[in-house]
Amino acid sequence: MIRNSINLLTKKLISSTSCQRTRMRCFSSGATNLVDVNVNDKTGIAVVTLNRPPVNSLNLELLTDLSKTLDELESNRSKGMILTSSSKTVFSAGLDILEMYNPEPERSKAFWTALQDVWLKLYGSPYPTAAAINGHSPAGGCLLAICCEYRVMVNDFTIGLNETRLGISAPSFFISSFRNVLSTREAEKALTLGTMFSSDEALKVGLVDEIATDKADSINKCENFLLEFKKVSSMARAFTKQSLRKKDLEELENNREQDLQLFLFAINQPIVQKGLGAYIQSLKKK
Ligand SMILES: CCCCC/C=C\CCC/C=C/CC(=O)SCCNC(=O)CCNC(=O)[C@H](O)C(C)(C)COP(=O)(O)OP(=O)(O)OC[C@H]1O[C@@H](n2cnc3c(N)ncnc32)[C@H](O)[C@@H]1OP(=O)(O)O
Repeated sequence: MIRNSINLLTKKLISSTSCQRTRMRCFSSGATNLVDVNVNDKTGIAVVTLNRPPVNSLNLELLTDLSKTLDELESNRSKGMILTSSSKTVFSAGLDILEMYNPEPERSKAFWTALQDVWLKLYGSPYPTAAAINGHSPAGGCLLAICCEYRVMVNDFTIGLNETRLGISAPSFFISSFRNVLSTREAEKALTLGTMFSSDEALKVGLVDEIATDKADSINKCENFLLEFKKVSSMARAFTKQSLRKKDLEELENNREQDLQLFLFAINQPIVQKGLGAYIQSLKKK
């Protein structure tokens, strides 16, 4: 009995050794483990890592894991979250195009609903958020970054909402979160052109707040931003953020079904299916 308890304790110690070295608590978000979470015990800040190789494209399972993680952070009264990626070159390739190609009705509904959930939870989170953008971040990848309050981007990558380049318009909640970061003028120009910004261009236009030399530097800079809130009442902070974002959040909250139906209608158009098929082929031929 005692030996069993010691064995159990030893196993627990071994499995948590790597976390203890950096005073981190580790947990994963759920059954599919596509999101890793490391909470720094000293600061209370969680580093949330998207981990769906090769490019962190956002499919139903990844979105569901991320959504559960955001719930856990909120119920644990997180001190802050840094969103990053396990890939060396891609933060997130955006929505998984295979979720929209030859769609299966029930799955596409669940997929879009999960995306709406993630957006509402991340954009409206009571805890402070920052994105350590350690790779390319097109479309839905850029969406995750602009939901956060602060963005630090590693040099030599690209970011933007490039939907018009794919022959579609960015959905309305993509546009509202983009406009929360950029001036209406800059947002209109970038959205209509489908601009993908280099890190330097993104800094110049205000799409990112700082440039980093590598992933560790980007996480460090995000952490410094989040630590500034130690001096601020978390309730006053959360209320202020949510008041500023209230209109955008209510816009989707009050029109979720309509937004879903628009998505289902769009992806079921033969011309869109043809475009998606060609796009998938062009990615494969690269
Ligand atoms: C087009 C009409 C859409 C109609 C839908 C209508 C309305 C709905 C609303 C739509 C909203 C959409 C928002 C989105 O997020 S759409 C997704 C937009 N994303 C992109 O355009 C990015 C495409 N990917 C890339 O540009 C590159 O992959 C990269 C991110 C720069 C990384 O480059 P690299 O490291 O060289 O990797 P590869 O290109 O070789 O890719 C490896 C592997 O991954 C597959 N892949 C890449 N991106 C996606 C993706 N978004 N979804 C699914 N799969 C993706 C790629 O095909 C490779 O696969 P194989 O290894 O099998 O060849």
